Amino acid sequence: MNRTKDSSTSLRIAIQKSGRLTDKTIALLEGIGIDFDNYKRNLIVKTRNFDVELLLLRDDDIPEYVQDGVCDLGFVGANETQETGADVTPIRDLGYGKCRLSLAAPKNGSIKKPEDFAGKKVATSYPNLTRSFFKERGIDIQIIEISGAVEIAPQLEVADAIVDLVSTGGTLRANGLVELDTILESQTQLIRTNKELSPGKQQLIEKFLVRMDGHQQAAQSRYIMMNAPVAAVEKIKEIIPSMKSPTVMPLAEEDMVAVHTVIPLEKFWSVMEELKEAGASDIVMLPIESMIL
Ligand SMILES: Nc1ncnc2c1ncn2[C@@H]1O[C@H](COP(=O)(O)OP(=O)(O)OP(=O)(O)O)[C@@H](O)[C@H]1O
Ligand SMILES: O=P(O)(O)OC[C@H]1O[C@H](OP(=O)(O)OP(=O)(O)O)[C@H](O)[C@@H]1O
Ligand SMILES: [Mg+2]
Repeated sequence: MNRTKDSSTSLRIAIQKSGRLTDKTIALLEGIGIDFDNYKRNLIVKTRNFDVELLLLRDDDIPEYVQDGVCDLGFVGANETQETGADVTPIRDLGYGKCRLSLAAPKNGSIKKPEDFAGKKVATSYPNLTRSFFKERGIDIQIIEISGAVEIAPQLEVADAIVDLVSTGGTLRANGLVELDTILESQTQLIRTNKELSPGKQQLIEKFLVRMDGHQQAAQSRYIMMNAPVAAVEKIKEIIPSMKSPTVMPLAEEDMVAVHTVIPLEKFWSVMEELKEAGASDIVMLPIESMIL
């Protein structure tokens, strides 16, 4: 594969070419200012303003490309990384692509718990994780490896039960299956090769992470502005879980100030009521484009 940039310096990042993770991963990269050519048609996509090129792959293949150092970083689900047992290091949990790898069996059948799987045929696309789950429990099963549409295996009598990914549970219900236990809670992770990297690449990874962390933090934070009597400022400072002390600016109206700060989104509504009680008014919440911590 010809490298489109000097691979000793530019970072090569693997992302899913087309599937559940693609849009969120592309949005994250665009959110940290990485512009690139149309990614829909190409397998390698050059970026214009950051020393990175993207490799678009099937998600199953990403852990091994990163393990082998063909890519330095990869965006992939923990389910795929753990199924392959790839020698890589997850360095960020990204909060999207959430799902779980679970045991399931026919709703009205005799299999109700892991022990009931003994001696049974189990259909799955995740043989390694399935095998180790039952081996750890001393339960002997027969694995039937299927690459997709695993949920129909019991009704076709190809298997007695399954291990497959679940997020809403809709596919299980549609196929008369009930979820019995969870092997792994998964989400998309940023994984890093364990191969030795040049100092230049290590610095690029640090720079990439600063941008990514800032973008993630901004998405989970809001900028708030309010007016308040000077006498209420100390109480307001106690209420707001601010990263650092808020900005306080005098207003034309005597003994009134404007208070600006950044707070975590999930705290906004509880904090707003307390701020009102403390005497704040005209409280406005704004999204944050990005932050550098
Ligand atoms: N309900 C779900 N089913 C499957 N994967 C899910 C689900 N929810 C989240 N994910 C995550 O999305 C990842 C990609 O799922 P997708 O269905 O796009 O994979 P795929 O069909 O194997 O695609 P590819 O062609 O890239 O191999 C999964 O590995 C998992 O980490
Ligand atoms: O709990 P749910 O929300 O129903 O999601 C679970 C289903 O989604 C995935 O299949 P997908 O639709 O990705 O098709 P695939 O198996 O071909 O990847 C997975 O293999 C399950 O079948
Ligand atoms: Mg796949």
